[in-house]
Amino acid sequence: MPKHLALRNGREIGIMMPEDFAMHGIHIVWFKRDLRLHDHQPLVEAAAMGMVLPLYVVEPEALRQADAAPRHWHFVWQSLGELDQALKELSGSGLVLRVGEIIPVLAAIHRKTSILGLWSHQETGNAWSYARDRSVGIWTRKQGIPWREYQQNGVVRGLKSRNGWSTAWKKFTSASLILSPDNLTVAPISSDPWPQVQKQVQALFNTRPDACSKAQTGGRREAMRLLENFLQRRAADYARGMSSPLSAASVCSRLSPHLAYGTISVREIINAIKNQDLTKEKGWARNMRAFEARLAWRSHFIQKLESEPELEFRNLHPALADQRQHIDPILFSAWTQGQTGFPLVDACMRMLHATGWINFRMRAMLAAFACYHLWQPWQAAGLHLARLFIDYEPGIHWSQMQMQSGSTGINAFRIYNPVKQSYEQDPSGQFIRRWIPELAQVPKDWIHEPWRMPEMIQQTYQCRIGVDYPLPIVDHEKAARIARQRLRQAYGGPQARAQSREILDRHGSRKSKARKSPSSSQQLCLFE
Ligand SMILES: Cc1cc2nc3c(=O)[nH]c(=O)nc-3n(C[C@H](O)[C@H](O)[C@H](O)COP(=O)(O)OP(=O)(O)OC[C@H]3O[C@@H](n4cnc5c(N)ncnc54)[C@H](O)[C@@H]3O)c2cc1C
Repeated sequence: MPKHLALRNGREIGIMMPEDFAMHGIHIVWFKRDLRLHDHQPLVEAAAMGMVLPLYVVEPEALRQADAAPRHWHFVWQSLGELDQALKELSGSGLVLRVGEIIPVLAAIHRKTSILGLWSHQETGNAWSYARDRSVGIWTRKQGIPWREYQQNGVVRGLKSRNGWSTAWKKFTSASLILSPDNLTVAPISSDPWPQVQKQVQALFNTRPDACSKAQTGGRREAMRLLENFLQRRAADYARGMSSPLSAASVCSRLSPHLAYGTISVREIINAIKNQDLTKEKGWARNMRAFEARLAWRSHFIQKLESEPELEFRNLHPALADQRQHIDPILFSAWTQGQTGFPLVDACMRMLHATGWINFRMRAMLAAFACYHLWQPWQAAGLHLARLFIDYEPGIHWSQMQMQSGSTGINAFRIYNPVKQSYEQDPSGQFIRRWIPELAQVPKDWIHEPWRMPEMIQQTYQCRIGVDYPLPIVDHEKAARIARQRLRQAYGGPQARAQSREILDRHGSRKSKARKSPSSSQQLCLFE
């Protein structure tokens, strides 16, 4: 198999005739968050077995989940387009799109032709995709269809202990890359028409407007372009420039949505780092180490959700479980709309609305402001951010939301001072002015605390505080003080400390365990 050969792009490829297809059955490669042909083990393994159906299923239930957003789909759609093109170049046939829930879609294909195997990468997704995968497991077992799932992030399914995790991750990410198959025999099964799929998705999202006018572009080409120009020049200022929202957008790799949807694999990036000449300029080795460390954190955080899927909803540590349960509609809405009266917080939120990306420190500040200063539930704040981040990756996202809201019991509490951050990260106010047009005329001396502007100056610069731009919705120093007291009270006792130790054993990086103990008062060192 296959018996017939043809020439395509100067290469000999196998052609299945309809009679072969009916006789032998097919292997489905189920693309999910791995929209590439390179370093794609399920594809290569399936291709070696026989006729392949490259399938992407647009699942309406997935798009109805509270964490789904049109901007995610937009990125996926562009990436699917390139994947389709790449498949056509490889095999002459493109990607098969189907709209529907996965089991009925697979069942319909199975009725027409025998599915001999289902091949995919393991996914560590939200609660919905976790339940979906369990149902697929049950269905494939019942049908006698082997479902082979492969690691793609160095995340270990069914992990018993965190000991040795880091060594296993290094081994996984430094292994040789898996080349895309030389040829692929694609089953002659037609796709749902692409324009119709797009229309159906748009209809599903009809009620959720999403103004992301400056979204990152999806697709493998863009991922490779970003990696290349990051490793050629942009990374030179990585460690120094990653914290400020002024510089971060250009000095960070911006690969996060590509990693989230798998247009590039983490192993491809680690490989590219290894090929770097670390002496090529001063500081380059340090920048590469910082970058590689973050790629390891990525998997470290995804591993937490893989091992404990409930952390999407439930506090890792029970100490604060009965607090922050209700949303204050006024405070919450001000935060979501970038109308808190704290210029840096609002500028970050508005940038997120418009672009779908912001750097790590500003994400942490936004989360901390919602969960400490405004004392809002991290779950609600997290959902809002998940819909805004194009790179929404459930494992990183929910672990970070727990961490930045003080819900893990194993991390230092970081109550970012929004005014201090503003002076430090955007000294001249350039970033704030860019995203808050109401403050565009306000000079440097007042931009970080515009509520201090005397009335006459407000008139001069045409910005009346409380009218054109809001007064601060909380007294930030007082709010931080109250949050600190609550944290001390909740985590202070011996029982809470014992629970922290147990969580650290389950989820903590072994390095941090050696460095600090959760029982030390260091945990209550509260950030500025
Ligand atoms: C509350 C909160 C929520 C977050 N949610 C997400 C999310 O949904 N998806 C997401 O990809 N990142 C998330 N992050 C982590 C981080 O902010 C982004 O990964 C980073 O800003 C992406 O930009 P970049 O690709 O240019 O990063 P770079 O600095 O170039 O880093 C390279 C890659 O490393 C990983 N990475 C970087 N920083 C971290 C980190 N602190 N923790 C884990 N992985 C990291 C990402 O995959 C990133 O693409 C979140 C952080 C916070 C504080």
